[in-house]
Amino acid sequence: MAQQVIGFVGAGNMAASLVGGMIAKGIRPARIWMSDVSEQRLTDLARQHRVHVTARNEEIAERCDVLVLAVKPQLMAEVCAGLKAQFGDRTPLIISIAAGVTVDNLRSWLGDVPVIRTMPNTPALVQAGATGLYAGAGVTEEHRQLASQIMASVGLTFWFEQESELDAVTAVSGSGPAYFFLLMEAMIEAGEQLGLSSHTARQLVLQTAWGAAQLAITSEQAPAALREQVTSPGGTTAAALDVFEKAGLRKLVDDALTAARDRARELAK
Ligand SMILES: NC(=O)c1ccc[n+]([C@@H]2O[C@H](COP(=O)([O-])OP(=O)(O)OC[C@H]3O[C@@H](n4cnc5c(N)ncnc54)[C@H](O)[C@@H]3O)[C@@H](O)[C@H]2O)c1
Ligand code: PRO
Repeated sequence: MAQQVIGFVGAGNMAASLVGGMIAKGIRPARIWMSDVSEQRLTDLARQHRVHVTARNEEIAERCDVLVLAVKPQLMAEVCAGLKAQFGDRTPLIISIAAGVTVDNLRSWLGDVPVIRTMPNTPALVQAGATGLYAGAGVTEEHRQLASQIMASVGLTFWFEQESELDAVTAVSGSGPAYFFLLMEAMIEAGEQLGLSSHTARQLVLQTAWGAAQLAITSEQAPAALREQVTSPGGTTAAALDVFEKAGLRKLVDDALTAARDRARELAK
């Protein structure tokens, strides 16, 4: 990757996941700046990652070639107004990670700058992220490559031609880790109810989740076929899956992802 200076505006959970993953992948901390309103957060991140930190977003706008906007969607308009004032003649590349904030929104607040809208997820911290990207007006091939390199340093990248597709990406992979964590929580609690120690239940559940994901990723077979291989007719897995199916798990998952997609659309308004 070229030696551009990369600044994160908002140093919360997602920004920290991206930065942790980027540094683990070999990007020098000296090339990374982070700003936040929380001094404590900045102190912790500077100590942990040796990145530059500042409580002034304007400093990020002044110093950085690439600005990764990582504040909550509801704060984005106000934060962008403060950044725009510092650009002068410069047109830094803007990479937004905010759910539901459109390229048009961002360009109306920031002016005529190249904007790439993305949707990463928190497994970026362990270089196992998945990021959807969409290039807005004014984005060059070089900008695309730069955004790809940043996001590919923390996992898989997928470019989309339609911006609306990012709302579906948000519902599937942006929010997705939380769905799997919820299932892990529920399985650990159920294991404890069945008499396992909390430590053992946790270890068994996490190893099983990791193993199932590894198997599904490396196998040429579809998840449905892999599920069938676990399920002996009339056996224990069939007994459990029958409970899930009768309770309408598939419809529940469909409804949940639709609610996430709809919320992403609402945030854009
Ligand atoms: N957490 C995820 O899994 C995830 C995944 C994909 C995208 N996102 C997007 O990332 C963005 C951040 O989400 P998060 O989960 O990291 O939230 P977060 O609350 O952990 O982080 C937001 C950070 O912004 C800081 N902040 C608040 N006001 C600020 C200001 N005026 N200037 C600078 N910093 C300010 C907060 O102190 C906080 O540290 C959101 O737009 C969200 O849609 C999050
Ligand atoms: N976290 C953000 C949210 O919950 C966006 C995807 C994951 O809104």
